Amino acid sequence: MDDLKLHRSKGMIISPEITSALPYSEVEDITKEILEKTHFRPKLGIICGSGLGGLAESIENAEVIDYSEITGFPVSTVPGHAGRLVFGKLSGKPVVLMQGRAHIYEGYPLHKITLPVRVMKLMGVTTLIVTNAAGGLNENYRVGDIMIIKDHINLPGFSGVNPLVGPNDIKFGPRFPAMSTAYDMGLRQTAKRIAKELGFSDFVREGVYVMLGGPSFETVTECRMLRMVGADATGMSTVPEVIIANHCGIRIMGLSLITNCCVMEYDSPKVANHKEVLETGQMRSKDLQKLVSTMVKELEL
Ligand SMILES: O=P(O)(O)O[C@H]1O[C@H](CO)[C@@H](O)[C@H]1O
Ligand code: HPA
Repeated sequence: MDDLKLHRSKGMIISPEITSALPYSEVEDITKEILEKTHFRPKLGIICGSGLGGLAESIENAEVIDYSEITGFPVSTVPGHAGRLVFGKLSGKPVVLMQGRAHIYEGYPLHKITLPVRVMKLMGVTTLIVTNAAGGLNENYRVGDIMIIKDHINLPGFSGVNPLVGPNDIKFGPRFPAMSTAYDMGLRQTAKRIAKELGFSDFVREGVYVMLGGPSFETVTECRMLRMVGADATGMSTVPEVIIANHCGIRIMGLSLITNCCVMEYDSPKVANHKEVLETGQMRSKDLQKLVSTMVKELEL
């Protein structure tokens, strides 16, 4: 008996939020709908964070579909997130790239935010490169640093906010997926070696990403607390996508661009703002493109 039937047979009340997570067959239909619009059959997926959509510039023979044209896809409402699915070739390999994502603070439920990842899985994607803009908590980080994510803290998850809440469909993955190896070690090693070869070592780091719900930026005390528990950078995305990707067996690499340094001192006149986030994205855009495209050239998919 599948999880949903089991829930019902026990007379459990399932909230509309939980039941509205799309069943496998509907994710299959959406995947089919998209694949009818492109001849590309990508094994690599890329998600672009705030201001990082420039990664799409490296894609050859691009075929573009607006999220608004795809059944069930969340439409991006935040500046710096174009809201387009881009198919094409990167370093000779077929890819699907999300130019922008959706976030909890836009009002979307987690299953909708992460639907594109399940669609990627059914398209045949085996590796996902997920990027974001993040505030630096680590005192050694500078604006413009690129952080290879080695682990995350799912802070919303501490209160039960997890994209896997609800009946589990084993066709996607197990009820209790491990997360301790979510960020593939081999991919991280390759990224570090390539960063060295490209002369990027001065600004490429490795660290821990913590997700908060947003949209308000963190207070000074929140930043201090997050640093104390081992986080190097903070943002409002990525973790739900990584949980869903890892659940269905996709290999993951995460990159955070440190777009601002978090305010760690009380009464500092500095404040975080989205304009600075987008400007830093512009500044480091070419280096990020170079790092990702060089990596993709080497990837066995
Ligand atoms: O995580 P991405 O989508 O890169 O965006 C980051 O930038 C926005 C804040 O400036 C927030 O949405 C934060 O999560
Ligand atoms: N905090 C949270 N999210 C962010 C930040 C930040 O400082 N910078 C970019 N995204």
